[in-house]
Formats: sequence, structure tokens, C-alpha cells
Amino acid sequence: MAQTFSVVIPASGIGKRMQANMAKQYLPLMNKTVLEHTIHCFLDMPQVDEVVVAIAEHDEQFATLELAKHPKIHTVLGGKERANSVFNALDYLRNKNGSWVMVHDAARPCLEQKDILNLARECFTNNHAGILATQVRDTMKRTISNSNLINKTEDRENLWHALTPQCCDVKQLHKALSEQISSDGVINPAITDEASALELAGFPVAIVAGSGKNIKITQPEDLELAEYYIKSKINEF
Ligand SMILES: Nc1ccn([C@@H]2O[C@H](COP(=O)(O)OP(=O)(O)OP(=O)(O)O)[C@@H](O)[C@H]2O)c(=O)n1
Ligand SMILES: C[C@](O)(CO)[C@H](O)COP(=O)(O)O
Repeated sequence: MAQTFSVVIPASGIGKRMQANMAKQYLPLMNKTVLEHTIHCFLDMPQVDEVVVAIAEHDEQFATLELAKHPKIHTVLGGKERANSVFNALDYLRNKNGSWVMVHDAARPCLEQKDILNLARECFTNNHAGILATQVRDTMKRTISNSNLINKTEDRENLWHALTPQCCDVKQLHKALSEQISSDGVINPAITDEASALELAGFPVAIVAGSGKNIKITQPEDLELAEYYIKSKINEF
């Protein structure tokens, strides 16, 4: 696959739901931090031009990581919400060469390169955006607002969990996100991933079925599961 792409890693969150004593992207996972596992998934791929990591204003830990010195790594300042962090990275990338970008959560360290290549193949072959996703397995319920009573059962036909990476044209995503950020930098709360902005801008986005191991470390119990998946990934080689 000759087409190359850049990578944006939003890594400026504080990990409230993790209830840890540090931002979850810096929690230890086997022999490295969560963030190092995530970035290393891309760093040795010849198709990757550059990895742009959006880090928080007072983040002093990133610079201590060995990979911070890697020639493919560039950092930008993150923003108030995930979409602001991604937008700041795109602001840097849109003036560079290259037209494709994959945005991948720092908190998803169990990503496998086969899924990256499947996503790239779908997007580059069909010249449209795409996201990794997994089909919903459970029956999905929607509750009444401010109540634990069930309002309705959602039709789970064609229902997917959106994952990352999410792959698209740099300029298209920059434009789509700029339409969802107010003049004082407030992002439309409906924009919780890149695809939601692209959808609102009218760009087609494809689903690419990916591994369910590509979990987002969000709550305390996720770390143990991530460790299991990372071990199984290492034992594959
Ligand atoms: N202002 C923000 C908020 C989140 N993120 C990143 O976006 C990814 C997914 O966000 P989430 O899982 O919500 O992380 P946090 O916002 O840190 O978690 P929480 O909502 O529990 O605080 C994470 O890698 C996080 O570092 C970011 O770059 N900038
Ligand atoms: C981008 C994402 O991981 C796709 O599922 C998700 O929307 C991030 O949500 P978060 O609340 O910022 O973790």
C-alpha cells in the first residue's frame, strides 16, 4: 500500500472516570505507559508519515518518554474537549504535505496493525472516510431521562460501537470540525468522534469491522482487560 498517512493521538484528557492518581494515558501497562503502547502501534509502520500527539498544557511527562525524541513525533497543545485537541493537531497538519489522517485515542493501546491496514485499504481504495467499529452484541435499552426506568429498546440492526482510528482527509475533517466549534472555541457536544462532524458536514463515512480487543481504557476495570489483550498480542509473535 503506497498511500501514506499521518496520525493524530488526542492525549490531553485527565481520565476522570478512571479515578486514578494520574492521567490514564500515563498509567503503567506491562513494561510501558498506556500512551507508549498506543503510539508504538503506528511508529514503525512505513505508511505513517508523522504522529501528532495533542498533550495537555502542563503535561511534563510526555517529554520524559523515550519515543518523544522519535523523528516522526510532533506535539501540539490539547484543548478543552477531545475535539478541540484533534482540531489543534489538524491545524498543524493541514499546512503539511499529505492528505490522509488517522485519529486514534491515546486510551486505546490494544489496537492491532491488521485493523489499521484494513481501515486504510477501505478508505484509500474507495476514497472516503472510515472508522473502525464493532457490532453491538447486547440488547440496547434507552432509559427515561433522569430515571433508571426503560423508555424503549433500540433496534440493534445496523448498530455499531464506534472505535478509533477514524480515517479521513485532513482538510475535510478540519473543515467539518471548524463548523462545529463556536467562535469562542466551544465544541458542539454532539461531536464525540471525528465521524460525527464528517456526517454533519455531509461527507460519507464507512464502517470497517475491527477487533473487540481495541477497547478504550475508561474505567478502572479496563486496565486489567487491556493488560490481558496486550499480553495476548505480544504472545502472538
Ligand atoms: N480535552 C481532551 C479530552 C480527551 N482527550 C483524549 O481523548 C481520548 C478519549 O477521551 P476519554 O476516554 O474521554 O479520555 P478522558 O477525557 O481523559 O476521560 P474522562 O472523560 O474520564 O476524563 C483520550 O485518549 C483523551 O486523552 C484529549 O485529547 N483532550
Ligand atoms: C472517539 C471515541 O473513542 C469513539 O467511540 C469516543 O467517542 C470517545 O468518547 P470519550 O467520551 O471522549 O471517551
